[in-house]
Amino acid sequence: MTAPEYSLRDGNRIPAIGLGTYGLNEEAGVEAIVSGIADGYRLIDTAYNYGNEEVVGEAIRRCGVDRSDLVITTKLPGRHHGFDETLASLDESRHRLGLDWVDLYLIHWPNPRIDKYVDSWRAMIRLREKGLVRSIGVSNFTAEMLERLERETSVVPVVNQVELHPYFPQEELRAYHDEHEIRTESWSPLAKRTELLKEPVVTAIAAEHGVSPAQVVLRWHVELESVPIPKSAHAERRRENFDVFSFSLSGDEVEAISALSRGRLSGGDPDSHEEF
Ligand SMILES: NC(=O)C1=CN([C@@H]2O[C@H](COP(=O)(O)OP(=O)(O)OC[C@H]3O[C@@H](n4cnc5c(N)ncnc54)[C@H](OP(=O)(O)O)[C@@H]3O)[C@@H](O)[C@H]2O)C=CC1
Ligand SMILES: O=C(O)C(=O)[C@@H](O)[C@H](O)C(=O)CO
Repeated sequence: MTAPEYSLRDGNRIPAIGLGTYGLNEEAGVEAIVSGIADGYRLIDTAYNYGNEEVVGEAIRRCGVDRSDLVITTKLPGRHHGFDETLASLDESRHRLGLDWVDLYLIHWPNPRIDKYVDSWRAMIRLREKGLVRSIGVSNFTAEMLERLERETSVVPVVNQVELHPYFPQEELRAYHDEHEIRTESWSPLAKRTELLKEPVVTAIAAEHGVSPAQVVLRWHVELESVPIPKSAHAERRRENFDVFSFSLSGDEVEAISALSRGRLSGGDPDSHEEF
């Protein structure tokens, strides 16, 4: 079984859950991704900076699922911001992935101090026009940065992938995304397995539904209509994480989980973080 999908503002489609791959490396990483795809994941999230684009590419070749049924995301690193640098960086990523095209290409971090993300965005528009990427989006952008892209290029990202979990529900940014038809993606959706999965409100709702705490948290993302991309190196957990479409949470349950809000996990403020 595969996951339900959303339409993006450019007409392409994105599954309602994806597989994070940060830390999935070497042969074990290939096998983890192949097994994730066999279990239904179709959206795979990597980045130039994860150093595992070859691993993802090998998994794509081995998995036996049609390339056109997969949604492969990679991301532009901070040190490649700039128009020409962005074009060259995507070539490198495609080469390592072994792909003619990337489905979703994101600017990984805005790196506002060097202030070149608009130049990179113009290059991404060009890459989409050339058919080398199907959809273009960003990651870790604030509403002000999204406004600027629209003001200066008239092209709105289809996705903004941001830190999002019950400790950091991002209400304001999600409202901005909804107004501008930008799909939210949640990174570290399980809050990197911190104490979140032991929070009494999460464990009580899990017991009520007969599911695991991780499933409650991932279903919370689905109720918010944000696309979570949990990572697990373990097959059982990947299957558990994917299995969140046969139950739902009430509005009160969603609110109770959102009340865990307390802020970012650590660092990672888009206004100051400078990504390599
Ligand atoms: N755009 C960006 O700036 C960023 C993007 N990302 C993307 O988001 C993905 C996910 O984020 P990540 O930071 O990995 O954090 P997650 O919130 O996905 O948590 C991953 C951790 O949770 C554990 N885990 C996974 N499933 C379960 C489960 N069912 N029960 C208990 N523990 C579980 C994993 O352990 P184990 O593997 O041992 O199972 C791992 O330690 C990344 O892989 C990456 O693709 C992440 C950070 C920033
Ligand atoms: O994993 C990513 O996509 C990142 O951007 C990392 O920098 C992430 O923030 C992290 O976990 C750094 O340890």
